[in-house]
Amino acid sequence: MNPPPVPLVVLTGFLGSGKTTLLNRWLGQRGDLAVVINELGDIGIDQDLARRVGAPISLLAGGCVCCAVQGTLRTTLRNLYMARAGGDLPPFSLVLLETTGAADPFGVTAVLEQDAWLRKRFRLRSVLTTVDRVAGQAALARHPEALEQVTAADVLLLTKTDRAGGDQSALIEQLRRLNPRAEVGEAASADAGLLDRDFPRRCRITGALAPTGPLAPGAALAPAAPLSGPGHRLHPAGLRWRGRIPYDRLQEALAALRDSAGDELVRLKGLVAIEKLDGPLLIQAVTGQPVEMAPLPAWPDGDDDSRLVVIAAGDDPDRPARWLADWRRRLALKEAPTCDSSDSHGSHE
Ligand SMILES: Nc1nc2c(ncn2[C@@H]2O[C@H](COP(=O)(O)OP(=O)(O)OP(=O)(O)O)[C@@H](O)[C@H]2O)c(=O)[nH]1
Repeated sequence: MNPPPVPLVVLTGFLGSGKTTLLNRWLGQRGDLAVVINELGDIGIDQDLARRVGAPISLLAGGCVCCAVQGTLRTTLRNLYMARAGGDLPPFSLVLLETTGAADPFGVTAVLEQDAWLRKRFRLRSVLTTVDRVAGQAALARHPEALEQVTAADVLLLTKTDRAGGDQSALIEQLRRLNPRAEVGEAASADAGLLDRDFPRRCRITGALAPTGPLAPGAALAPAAPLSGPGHRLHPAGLRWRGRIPYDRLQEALAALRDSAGDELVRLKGLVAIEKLDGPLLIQAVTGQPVEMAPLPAWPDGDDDSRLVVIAAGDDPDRPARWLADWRRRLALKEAPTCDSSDSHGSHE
């Protein structure tokens, strides 16, 4: 008899809405997870930020699991399953898949439904969607990806409740209209036990879940067509470089980037070598929110190339690469080799 299928939980939510932060908290609470992290750009940073607790972590970089790297997701899940069956990995009881912040979760669930081999071995247990309580309404008004993530959810988890001031009931009402079936809760009080709850599955019915009553100010209608592949209007670019930079020059470069990019810069994250710091400085920004910086004690996996990922919204896919070209010029950076050669991982001068 075949062993029971491994439950799979999809953790989704718009760019910068708090998926990795929540994932890290859950990784600290239970040791029976295998984690798959999907990143939009070629340079992965989230897997470096995921808490090192011995859980197997696989990175799917270079596009969304809902479209560009669907095939890689299949292979990754197969490899995880075979490694577990063969005793090469601890017997994890659940796969937690963190999508990119631009993913259409229905594209992910389709992979499981359409692949006969995977269907027998994995069972989609739930779709959990983080919603930024500060920036959630703006994201829903501007980005169809955010709407897809909300309509696909079994549970909507509000993040950044510590930051949100004023009356937030409009966001909650909007979420209930967009997806009346989903439970709404606060991420801060959701512990890892949520991953064990099963929810009845349903088919994608775009439009049927769209709001039926009047829309909240600034709200947008659910898109009429599935979002996938070329439909994305979120474009990533990444840069790796060698050498330390002074902290004040980093701040100048960040200010210049944010000034020139404006609201089109939806997400920025990086690990940067700074003069007089042993470990990297982690920098993160989300549209309309202050830049967060935190020194990390050490470089993840000994890879001490500085790296920066930016994600732009809009019709021009080359715009983020131009921002990074400007960043490189402004800081007179020496670009690191893009291949994974061992001599690119030496220490900084
Ligand atoms: N104040 C506050 N900040 C938070 C909270 N959750 C996340 N953040 C911050 O929001 C930023 C984005 O958080 P992440 O957890 O990386 O978001 P994400 O959804 O994984 O981001 P992407 O993978 O890039 O889409 C980081 O600077 C976090 O420190 C929260 O509950 N409160």
